[in-house]
Amino acid sequence: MVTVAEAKRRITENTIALSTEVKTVQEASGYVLAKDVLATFSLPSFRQSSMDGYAVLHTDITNENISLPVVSESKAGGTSKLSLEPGTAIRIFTGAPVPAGATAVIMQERTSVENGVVMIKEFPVAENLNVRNVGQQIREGDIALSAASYLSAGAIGFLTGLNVQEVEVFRKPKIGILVTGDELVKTGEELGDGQVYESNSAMLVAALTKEGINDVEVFYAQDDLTSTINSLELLAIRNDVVIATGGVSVGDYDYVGKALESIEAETIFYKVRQKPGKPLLFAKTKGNHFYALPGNPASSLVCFYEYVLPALRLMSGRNDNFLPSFKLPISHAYSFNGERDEFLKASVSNAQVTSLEGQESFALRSFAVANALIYLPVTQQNVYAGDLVEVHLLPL
Ligand SMILES: Nc1nc2c(c(=O)[nH]1)N[C@H]1C(S)=C(S)[C@@H](COP(=O)(O)OP(=O)(O)OC[C@H]3O[C@@H](n4cnc5c(N)ncnc54)[C@H](O)[C@@H]3O)O[C@H]1N2
Ligand code: MOO
Repeated sequence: MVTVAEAKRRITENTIALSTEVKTVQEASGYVLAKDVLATFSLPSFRQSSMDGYAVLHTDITNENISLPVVSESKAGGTSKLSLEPGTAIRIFTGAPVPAGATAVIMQERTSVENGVVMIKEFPVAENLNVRNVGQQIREGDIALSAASYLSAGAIGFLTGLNVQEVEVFRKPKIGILVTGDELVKTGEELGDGQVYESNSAMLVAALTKEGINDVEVFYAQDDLTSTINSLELLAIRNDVVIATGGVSVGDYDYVGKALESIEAETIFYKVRQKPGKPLLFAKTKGNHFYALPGNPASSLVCFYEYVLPALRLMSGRNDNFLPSFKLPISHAYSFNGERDEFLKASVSNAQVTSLEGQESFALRSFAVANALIYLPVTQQNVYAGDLVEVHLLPL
C-alpha cells in the first residue's frame, strides 16, 4: 500500500509524453504544442484605431475647444496610405489604419461636428491615445506560444490571427476500457436477480470525451482468468492505455491483478492509502500502461480524476496535469476515523466548500451533482466549520 502522494509521484515518474503529430490549428484545440510557434509578422501589423472618432496630431490640441476641418475618412479594411496634415482631422473607425502623421484618436463622444468641422472636447491629449501600435501585441520573430502550451480557445484564436494554419502537437492516448463483472447488464436489457446496470464504462467514456480523448473502445470480460487475459492483451495491442474497472480486490472472482501478472506487466503500485479507491493498481509493460480501477463506481471515478486523468494529460504533453487544487473554508464540521486519507464529493460555491450527502463508494448520486473533491489527509481527521481544506476542482 502506498500513500496518495507516493502514488502520484510514481505515476509522474513513469509517464512521458507520446509522439507528436501535425494538426490544423482548428483540430488542435485541446492539444499541447510540441514546438515553439514563432510570429511570422507583427501584431498589429499596422497602426490601428481602437475607437470610432477622429485621428489628429496630438500636439495640435492645445486647449479645450480646438476645431479642426475633417478632410477625409479611414475605415476598417480601408487603405493605410492616407496621411494627415497638421491642423486637420480624419474621421476614423475602430480597427481602421491610423493615417501617417496622426498621433492620436479622439473618441467621438468627446467631440461635436458641424459643417465638416470637428470640435475636440478633450485636453490634454497624450501621444498614442486610442492607437494600437505595430507589434504592441507581439513582434515578428518572437515566440507566440512556447512548446508545452495548452491550446485553449484563446490560443486557437491567437494563432489563427497570426495566420498559423498547422501546428505540431503531442498526440493523445488511445484508450481501451475493460469492464469486468458477471453481475453487470447493459442498459436497455432487463435486470435479473442480483444484477446491476453497467455504468462505469459510460462514466469513463464521458470523462475521457470531456478531455478531448475520443479514441476509446470498450471490451467486456467474463469473471474468469482466460477471458480477462485475452481482453487485456487485445486491448493492449490496439491502445496506449488500458483502463480496467472492477475485479481488482481480493475476492475469488477478482482476476485483473492475476491477469496483469500473467502478461508480465510490472506493478508500479497496488493499493493506495485512501478512501474511496484503495485497490487502485498501476502497472506497465514496454508498450502500455494499465490502470485497474476499483469496480465501485465512485471509487472508480475518484481514481480516474486523481490518477488516470493526470497521467493521460502527461502523455498528451500537458504539465499542469493534476486537477486544479486550492484551499477553501469548509462550511461544516466533518470527522472520520481510520488510516486512509479521504476524498469527499463536494460542492464549491460562494468561496466555500461543502461535502455532499452519500459518500459511500457504491453511490454516484453525490458525484452526479459534485463540482469538486475535498482531500482530507489522515492528519486532518477533525475539521470544523471555517477550517481550510484542500479542494480539487473537477472538470465539468
Ligand atoms: N475482503 C475485502 N473486500 C473488499 C476490499 C478489501 O480490502 N477486502 N476492498 C473493498 C474496496 S475498498 C473496494 S473499492 C472494492 C473493489 O472491488 P473490485 O474492484 O474487485 O470491484 P468489484 O468487486 O468487481 O465491484 C465492486 C462493486 O462495484 C460494482 N461494479 C463493478 N463494476 C461496475 C460497473 N462497470 N458498473 C456498475 N457497477 C459496477 C459491483 O457490482 C460491486 O457492487 O472491493 C471491496 N471489497
Ligand atoms: O476503496 Mo473502496 O473504494 O473504499 O470502496
